[in-house]
Amino acid sequence: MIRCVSCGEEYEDEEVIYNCKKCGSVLEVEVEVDVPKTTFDGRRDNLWKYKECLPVDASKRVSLDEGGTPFCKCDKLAKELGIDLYVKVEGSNPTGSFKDRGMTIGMTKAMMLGVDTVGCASTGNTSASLAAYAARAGLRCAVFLPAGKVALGKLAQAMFHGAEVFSINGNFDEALEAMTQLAREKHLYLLNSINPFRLEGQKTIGYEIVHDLGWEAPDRIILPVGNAGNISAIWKGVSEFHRAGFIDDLPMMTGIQAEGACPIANAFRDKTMDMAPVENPETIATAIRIGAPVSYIKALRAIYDSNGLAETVSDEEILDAQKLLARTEGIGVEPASAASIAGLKKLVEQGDIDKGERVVCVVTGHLLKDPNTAIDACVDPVQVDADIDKIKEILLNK
Ligand SMILES: N[C@@H](CCOP(=O)(O)O)C(=O)O
Repeated sequence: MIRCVSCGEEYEDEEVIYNCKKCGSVLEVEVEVDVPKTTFDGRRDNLWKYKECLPVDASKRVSLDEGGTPFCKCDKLAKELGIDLYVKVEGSNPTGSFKDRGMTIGMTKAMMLGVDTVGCASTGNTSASLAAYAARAGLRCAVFLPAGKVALGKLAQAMFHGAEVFSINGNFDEALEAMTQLAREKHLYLLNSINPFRLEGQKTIGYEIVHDLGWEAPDRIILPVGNAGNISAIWKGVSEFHRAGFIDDLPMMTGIQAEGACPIANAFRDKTMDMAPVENPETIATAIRIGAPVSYIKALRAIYDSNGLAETVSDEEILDAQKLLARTEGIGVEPASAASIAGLKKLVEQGDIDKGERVVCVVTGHLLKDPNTAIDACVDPVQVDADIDKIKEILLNK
């Protein structure tokens, strides 16, 4: 059953629908977990190990073995910050971002519905993932990207997997509006996170975090917020396992946005559910360069209901955090992902995070998604002849 999160109107799972027909709000798929947690024992470590909790037919899955991503204890950073820190590395998914979790469920649903074309608007990662899963499923795929604002690695992926790529003269929000119109007219099946089945895949990040912690919730989960589907999805996942009795507590959901694209942090600051879109979003973290997140209602609810927080970080703080994580803990992430680390640092410094808290930062995409930003942040390699004396002279005299 699909349910409107605002008015509660219900729809059949088979209905292709993106917004409530009664009130226009966003939708979610109703799932009650009714298996014991031992059901998941001994299974292959991908997200399909939770297949009883996923609202699609697992025997028809379109999968690239997504999920089961690294959960790294980060003691050096933790010591510096005076907390207990884990990083959930979503860049280790097949196309290098958490979107693959959503796409395996979304694409499986597309096959169950018998559609022939799928589409999305994207700041990059969604399109890379959709293109790969569409190729695997053998479906036609169209993607709309904001012209000149997509990191090189992501653009290469979308094109190389054979998507029909449109460079839209406009920002992501405008591209999504156009793509959604096509989907409403039934020209294609929309696989952005407004599709509630996409988020059913992403909720497994929440499942894995509490499972990895030995069926305990962390005090806090911190993640970047762009179109706002992921924070809602992770909250849905941990809430489902809480209702099932697998965990006793719930984490405080904490969303981080870039200063130039922060409609949710603004709404949180004003303690309101009424989000005012940001007209011209801008940030180096292109993955979260979004002014009108479609899942803002779900995201703000997750934050308020969990007693969580929303905060902003500057581009400079993002780039510093990206380097810090790479050089202190060896974890390479794209700029948007580093927003969670930058936000953690800022919240600790402000005293909003208590000493000793157990925090999980979700880092959403791999470093190589945005190679240009990574290279620009480094000094040029040392140019030298293949002459051992010359090499020694430089290397040993430092
Ligand atoms: N950062 C996203 C923006 C679209 O988000 P979605 O979760 O609604 O698909 C991207 O990678 O395109």
